[in-house]
Amino acid sequence: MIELSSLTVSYGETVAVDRVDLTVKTGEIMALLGPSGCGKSSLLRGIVGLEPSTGDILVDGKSVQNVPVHLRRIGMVFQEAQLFTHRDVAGNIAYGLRGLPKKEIAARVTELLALVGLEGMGERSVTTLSGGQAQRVALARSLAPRPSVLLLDEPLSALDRVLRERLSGDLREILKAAEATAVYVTHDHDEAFTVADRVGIMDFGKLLQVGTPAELLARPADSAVAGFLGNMPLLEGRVTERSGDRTRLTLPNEIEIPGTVDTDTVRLRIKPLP
Ligand SMILES: Nc1ncnc2c1ncn2[C@@H]1O[C@H](COP(=O)(O)OP(=O)(O)OP(=O)(O)O)[C@@H](O)[C@H]1O
Repeated sequence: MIELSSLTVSYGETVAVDRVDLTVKTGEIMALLGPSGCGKSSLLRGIVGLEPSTGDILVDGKSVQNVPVHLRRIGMVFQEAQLFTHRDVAGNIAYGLRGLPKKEIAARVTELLALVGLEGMGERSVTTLSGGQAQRVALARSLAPRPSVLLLDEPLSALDRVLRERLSGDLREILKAAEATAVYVTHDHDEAFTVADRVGIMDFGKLLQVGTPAELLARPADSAVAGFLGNMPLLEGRVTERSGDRTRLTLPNEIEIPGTVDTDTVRLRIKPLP
């Protein structure tokens, strides 16, 4: 669990993160969503200790404000995988496990390769990996030492749209399987809603509202949140039948959608929110 109380990060006169209070429960994935420059990266950098901050940061109930970066038990995944090119895939994943018995390291690396879907690729040179594979390795490397909290700073934003959509679903499964407590920063609604259990909306350094995707869409706290989420209509379906991997729903007959439509028929893509 991670608890932030009145966390503030400033660069001289610029207040990048303004008295943020936030609790992320053990095993929960929290996405922070907001426009460029709203302070998302600064918040993560403050939590991990790469930027000085005021206020408090509790990890599993203990303050880490005066704990050095490498002892906070907080992992971080960045936009670019930033792998060590002189080490192979396994060597990268094992990086945070130095000092453990060799057998234990090998077992953990095998376990993580399977978790991120790269079985058997331990001996590959990281320079031969695709962007998506490299991010899987970066994720495995961060998860290896079993951090109490994992911070992810736009980990998919360097990838193309199709890959990003596919990987965001995989990422949720991987984080859930690892039972990770995670804070996931993005400016992409779809990604936030696919990956996270709850989403926090940030603007101008402030955390405006936190809720499940359905809560935020149904009851935005103010016009800033509503504006940022966009005018997305919410369809509430009632489950009437479950069979195998299909679910049958009854939907309301009439909904209103934003924009104008020139045709008599419209196709909508429907994806359930968590
Ligand atoms: N090293 C720095 N020195 C001075 N100001 C900074 C520094 N880093 C960020 N800022 C300022 O702090 C504010 C928040 O920036 P931050 O990078 O945290 O936002 P962000 O939401 O992560 O944006 P993006 O999605 O574009 O990375 C901005 O006004 C930015 O100009």
